[in-house]
Amino acid sequence: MVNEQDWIQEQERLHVVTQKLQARIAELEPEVAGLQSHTAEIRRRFWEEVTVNTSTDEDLEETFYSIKQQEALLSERERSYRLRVQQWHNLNRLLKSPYFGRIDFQEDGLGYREQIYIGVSSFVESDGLNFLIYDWRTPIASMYYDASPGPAAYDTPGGRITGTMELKRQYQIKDGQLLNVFDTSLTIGDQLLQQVLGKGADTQMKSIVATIQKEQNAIIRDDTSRMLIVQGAAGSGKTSAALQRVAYLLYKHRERLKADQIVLFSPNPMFNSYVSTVLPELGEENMQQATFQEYLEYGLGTGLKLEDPFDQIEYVLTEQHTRQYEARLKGIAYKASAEFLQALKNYSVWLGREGMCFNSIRFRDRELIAAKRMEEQFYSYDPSIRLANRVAMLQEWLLKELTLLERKEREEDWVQEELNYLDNEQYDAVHKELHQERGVFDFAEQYEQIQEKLQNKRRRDEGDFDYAEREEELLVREIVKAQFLPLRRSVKRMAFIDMLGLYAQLFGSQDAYTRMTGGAEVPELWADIGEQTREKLGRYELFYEDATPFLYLKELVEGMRMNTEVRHVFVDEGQDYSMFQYEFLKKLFPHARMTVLGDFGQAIFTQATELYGTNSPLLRLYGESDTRLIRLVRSYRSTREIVEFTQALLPGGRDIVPFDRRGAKPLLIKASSSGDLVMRMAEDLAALEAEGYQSIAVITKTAAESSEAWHRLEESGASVRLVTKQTPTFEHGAVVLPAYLAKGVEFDAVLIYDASARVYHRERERKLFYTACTRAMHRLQLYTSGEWSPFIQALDASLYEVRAEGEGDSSEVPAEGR
Ligand SMILES: Nc1ncnc2c1ncn2[C@@H]1O[C@H](COP(=O)(O)OP(=O)(O)OP(=O)(O)O)[C@@H](O)[C@H]1O
Repeated sequence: MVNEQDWIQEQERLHVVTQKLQARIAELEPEVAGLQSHTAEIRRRFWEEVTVNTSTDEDLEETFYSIKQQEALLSERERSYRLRVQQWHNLNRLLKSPYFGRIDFQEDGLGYREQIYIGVSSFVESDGLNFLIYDWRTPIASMYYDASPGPAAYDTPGGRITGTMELKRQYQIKDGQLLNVFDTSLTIGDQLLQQVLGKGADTQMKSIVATIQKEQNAIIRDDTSRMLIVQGAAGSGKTSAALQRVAYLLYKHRERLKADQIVLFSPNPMFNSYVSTVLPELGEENMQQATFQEYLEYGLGTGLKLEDPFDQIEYVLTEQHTRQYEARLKGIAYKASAEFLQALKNYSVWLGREGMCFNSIRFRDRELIAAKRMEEQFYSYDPSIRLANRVAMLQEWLLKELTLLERKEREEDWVQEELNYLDNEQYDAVHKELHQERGVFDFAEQYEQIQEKLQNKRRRDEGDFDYAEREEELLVREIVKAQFLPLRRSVKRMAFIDMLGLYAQLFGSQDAYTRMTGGAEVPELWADIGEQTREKLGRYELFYEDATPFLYLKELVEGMRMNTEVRHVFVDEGQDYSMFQYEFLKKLFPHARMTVLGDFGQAIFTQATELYGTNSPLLRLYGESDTRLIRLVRSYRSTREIVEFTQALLPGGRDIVPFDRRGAKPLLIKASSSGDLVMRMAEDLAALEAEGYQSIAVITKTAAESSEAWHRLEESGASVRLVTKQTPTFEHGAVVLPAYLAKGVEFDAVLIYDASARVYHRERERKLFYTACTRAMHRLQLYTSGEWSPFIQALDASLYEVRAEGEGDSSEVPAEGR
């Protein structure tokens, strides 16, 4: 805390700034309301203000410019209205908490010391010169996050400014009231951070703008790397930094970057709602958010049933060790690899020469255009033309063929039969059309007559308008056209390409695969992998691991649908994406920079990618010189005791540095039976709630285990909600969910439903177990009614407390842990 005199001065300044904010809000209010009605008025009177005259070319031109002018005026007014409204919202936001930091800076060569107060947006005196508050994203404010009192510097577009930071101060202001003022010598002082981190978990993520740490600031303000990779321990603030980075980029490039040019790939749909309030809280619009699965579904269309990553992980976690299982795992690993991607590229080259698969176009049980004919046509094109371009040429050809066939089809018997069965509505429609046609015909007739008189010539001998004949002809045309429409549509959708066949063709014999893919090697158990894949495709289904390769092949054949608008792609939980998926994202967003955030310690999916270190294949995606790696090692989420426990679960976990917030040691609870376990857990849930913890998660390994836990807890009187992959949002209270759905989020207290050796023993389950335990902020409790998981047995007994059967808490070591 500061001394009394400083406190009084700060109180006074807050008072002054608050008054100025209020005055500006009052000033803006009528303007905001007035501008809105003015803009609405312009829109209403749009056509009154323009003179529409199309008599001559000059008049037409004048009308055109008059409309353009009116449009420009309207959009200028609307822009200015939007700006004012945004300003008004920002001022109201500031009113509650105008600033959170201050630095005093003496710039070299200048004779005075400037006080720089920092808040979520800027506030300038009416003269436009005196900054009462600086936006946290301004260049000068970067010193607040990066430097300590002493020599300091910041970069501006005009060059580097150096000087001395003479003071660094932090404020807590709530609802306009000054609660605390701290002077800090280090970067962002621990006191405020302690207070922020001591609070309870929320159903929505919070902005960390007031306490951004130096290493996080580097992530937020990086504006040069094509690829920014952040490897950070659980709870090290990766997601928080990513969202602040979005806000920073939107501010820095506000003239040319819009929120919808930024895409964030999230681990699951619930996560979308979890992070959705951070940017609006900072006065910015949300970026686009999607899960990769949503993207795949969009790209693949409706014809195929797609497995999701959660079903894949359920399979990996629950199935037994059979040959089938091993083959599937080998398949997952191979299909996620860069080698497979190269194999598919080579395959597309091979398809340029032979092997394309087409679907015949069938109509009323007849083959209209046979696949064989398409193949001949396709390979008759110049082979030097790209595959996708030749496909487009074939598409054109097919549409023309269909036009010819449609004409021919009008002679077929079935058309006459259909004609007899037409209902009144169809007749009416044709009548109407004929009347219109008749109108045109009559007009043409008159015209011809005049021409005849003028030129004193007999006109061509044309028959009268034969009404009945024309009617039938039109009807026939309509009938056939309607039936051909779906054929045309499917050609436009490229349904004539047998994508399933093309993909399945790959999974034949080893020799054939090697030949088609320019010599690619097959993984072990290839025959089984092939059989599984083909069998699944035969049911019009795709394994999750096949979805991206399938889509990639589709794009190679049909032409890549790129998104050239997007400028920034963020991938959260980036360790769970395969290299294949990264290559795909790079192609999909050719004009975007990429920010990947992840933690290899939490790599729970089989297709995981190492993000950090010289082995990371991700370094090569854009090339090392365009890639920057940042590592976050401080963990903010959990208490020191929980971090010490969880880091010991990972082989390389020693590098994680806990933030010094103290709490109870993780508690191991051994029950005498599974019934006893559920009873104790229900009691503990009630006790934790009574202690004031609002968000509590019972975390299980699988969805099936979640559902079982939920039923049993409900039976024993606990009030808990079951979270499944369909649950759209988080809510306060106690929930039961599988570990993979808890990714990226946090809870006040976490109860591991069954930490026994039966459930967590395979090495690949270690990271899942770690991920589950690292969701806890304040309390972590683990339960078993059997033998403890070997991951716990290997821990040093000083890292936890134990509560044995029928006992209260103690620090006794479990039998297996001694
Ligand atoms: N600089 C900070 N100031 C205050 N709180 C912070 C800061 N950095 C992180 N936190 C808090 O730490 C918690 C974890 O942050 P976040 O979820 O961003 O971490 P993460 O690295 O994405 O975690 P995980 O990998 O486990 O999903 C959040 O409650 C967040 O508010």
